[in-house]
Amino acid sequence: MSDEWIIGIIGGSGLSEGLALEEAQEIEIRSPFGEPSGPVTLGRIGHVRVAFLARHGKGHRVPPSQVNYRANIDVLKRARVTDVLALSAIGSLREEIEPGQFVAVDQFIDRTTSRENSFFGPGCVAHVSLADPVCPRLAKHAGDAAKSAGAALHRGGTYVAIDGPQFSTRAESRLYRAWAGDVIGMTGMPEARLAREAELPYAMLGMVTDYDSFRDDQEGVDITAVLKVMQANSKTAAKTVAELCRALPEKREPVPIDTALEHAIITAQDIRDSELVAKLDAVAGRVLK
Ligand SMILES: CSC[C@H]1O[C@H](OP(=O)(O)O)[C@H](O)[C@@H]1O
Ligand SMILES: Nc1ncnc2[nH]cnc12
Repeated sequence: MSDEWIIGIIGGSGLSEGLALEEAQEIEIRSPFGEPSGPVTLGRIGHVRVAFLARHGKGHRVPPSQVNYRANIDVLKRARVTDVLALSAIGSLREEIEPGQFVAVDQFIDRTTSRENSFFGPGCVAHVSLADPVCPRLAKHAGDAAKSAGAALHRGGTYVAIDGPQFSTRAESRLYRAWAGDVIGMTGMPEARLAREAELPYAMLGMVTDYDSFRDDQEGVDITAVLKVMQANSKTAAKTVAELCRALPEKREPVPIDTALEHAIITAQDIRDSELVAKLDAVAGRVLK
């Protein structure tokens, strides 16, 4: 593996119109897992190569449960991305995590249903560890960058992933607090799972837009207010990415996640499904060769 950084940025609702990249070039990358959310913009910020993908497509066309998370991760892998930073608009489940602040998420509770959540399947079974779904090195760099960009940052936080597109009921919001959830969103899963299967170190910076629905003294989540907070934060999000690239060391040292699939595929070699194995060329080519 080369020692060059290629940072994949998955831009969420707060960063759907892209980033100012040097030598920017938009390319369509095809995936055997279907249609990604849109083209990938390749470019550079200083010494770091960047590949940007808008999670909901340009103009926010794709709802959270229809995002093709597999295709998105697959095309980033095909773009030779080494690490993925996801940006996400999130609700807060804690008084002290306030709208306008950023959270470097480090854990997930997955409440999503019927989303394709693995690249593997019949004929090629794999089990990767997801105990620590976020890459601590990338999360540290991303958190530092958010602070340099002027954000008030919480390091660590458990993200509850729901299907949406509706926001939660008050009872659900209180339940997630009782489960020790700190923030809530609709897209962190299965994105983080799939990044791990693709041996991509993944971190998520959440931008808090609202207090979800747990407070008796507040109305439910109001999308107009959410969009307002999001717009106010989009410059900080873009600046965070620029600060991240500026501060990354010249050379990328390997991390254990780079080899997450090393012993994960347990289907005997001679009975593997050749069609599925062919589709896995980018995600798992390193171990399937
Ligand atoms: C616009 S609020 C709801 C919407 O925002 C978040 O998207 P993303 O994670 O891509 O920033 C949330 O998960 C919902 O999809
Ligand atoms: N309260 C909330 N619930 C789910 N996703 C969100 N994205 C932003 N705010 C949210």
